[in-house]
Amino acid sequence: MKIKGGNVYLKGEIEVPGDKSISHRAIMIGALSDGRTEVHNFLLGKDCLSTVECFRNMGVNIDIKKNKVFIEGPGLKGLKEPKKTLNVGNSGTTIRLLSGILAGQNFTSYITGDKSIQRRPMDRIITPLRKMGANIKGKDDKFAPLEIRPSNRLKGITYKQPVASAQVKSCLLFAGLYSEGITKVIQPKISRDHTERMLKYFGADIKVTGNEVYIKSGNKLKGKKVIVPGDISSAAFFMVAALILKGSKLTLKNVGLNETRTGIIDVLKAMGGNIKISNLKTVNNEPIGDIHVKHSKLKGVTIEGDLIPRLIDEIPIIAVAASVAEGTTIIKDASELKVKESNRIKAMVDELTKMGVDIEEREDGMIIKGNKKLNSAFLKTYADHRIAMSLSIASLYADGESELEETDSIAVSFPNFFNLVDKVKS
Ligand SMILES: O=C(O)C1=C[C@@H](OP(=O)(O)O)[C@@H](O)[C@H](O)C1
Ligand SMILES: C=C(OP(=O)(O)O)C(=O)O
Repeated sequence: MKIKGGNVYLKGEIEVPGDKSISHRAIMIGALSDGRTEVHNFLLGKDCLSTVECFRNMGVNIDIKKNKVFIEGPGLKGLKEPKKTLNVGNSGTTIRLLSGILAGQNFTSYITGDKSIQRRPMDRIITPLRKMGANIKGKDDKFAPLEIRPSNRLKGITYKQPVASAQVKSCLLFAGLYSEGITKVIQPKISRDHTERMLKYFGADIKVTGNEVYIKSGNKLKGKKVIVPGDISSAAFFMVAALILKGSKLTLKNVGLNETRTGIIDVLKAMGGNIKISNLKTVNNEPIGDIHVKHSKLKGVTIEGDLIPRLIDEIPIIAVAASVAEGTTIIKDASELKVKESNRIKAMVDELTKMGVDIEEREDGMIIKGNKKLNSAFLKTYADHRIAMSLSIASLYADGESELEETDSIAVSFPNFFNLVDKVKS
């Protein structure tokens, strides 16, 4: 796709699609509940549709009408043996969370995904699930495809996570629904807590104190209505675009503002971004509100430590903001970026270098010396939705016409991305 940049700005009001993390969890928790779950503003991205397909293949009745989803929950013990290998496509969230559920079933299942999924580490779930008594195997004990056989009985463990990961935490909490005793997860840094919030909302016996989460089996889950907030990770592309494109003034309506996800707002404000929040409210245990963004002069910052899990998926677009900011931005403690859909550190360093940015790759992040100008270029996307969207925004800023190798990958998390860009672009 070709993108013309320079003299472009964004004006108006948009609503980004539903949150990907929350959409996945609504399907999974709805499918483990008794009775009907109704999901509004469900993200119709490929990743979440992969989750739907996996549960349909285990006999769960799921009906999709526009962006509303109706799940006839068969209860905690109601899943049926899948007739074929479950396929998660490109979705790390699906494979890791689902494995925790499958570890507790009395049937055998096989799960795989696309090329990128087969390269992503699965030992991070295999190791703790085995400690709980699960019968799980992976390729070389590290990768998908995974094979999960019934085990005699899972038992709750205390697991100290070596790296902050909401996917691993959620996997273990789901397995905890099927385990004897208490399952306790200790987080080195607090990661997104949508699973904890939604399990509680559906009636699970779950407690959070500081960075520790406890779950006890025994409670039934009851079907509920879930309204999915707009995805702050999708809103991030528009926030950065509005900040860097001169003359922009944009409102993003009904965006999820859960503290475990708002690191992007904290960082962009620290960079000097004019960002205001209004209409704050709570919807099914999740805070939401409207975000107002105006073009601003940005300056470099350091991003590290506890902030990293609160903005992990936003680092590629933060790199774009840093590229046009004044001064140096340092991003560290972010080596998790190397095991996402692509190696997101290397991808952003290589592509922004082509656009003329002074950017250096580090083992756990990058150092970016901001420069007002970006050149147009031919850009690779690594079949990674977040790289493709970040480079699309960089291309809107750059002088001249850039070309992106592909943009189909964007459909995994934000199918109407370009429609919304066109809606507010002048
Ligand atoms: O739990 C989730 O929904 C997610 C957790 C994060 O991954 P990790 O748990 O691997 O950090 C994030 O990068 C991913 O996009 C979605
Ligand atoms: C890392 C991501 O997703 P997942 O791990 O579910 O593939 C993402 O959406 O940026």
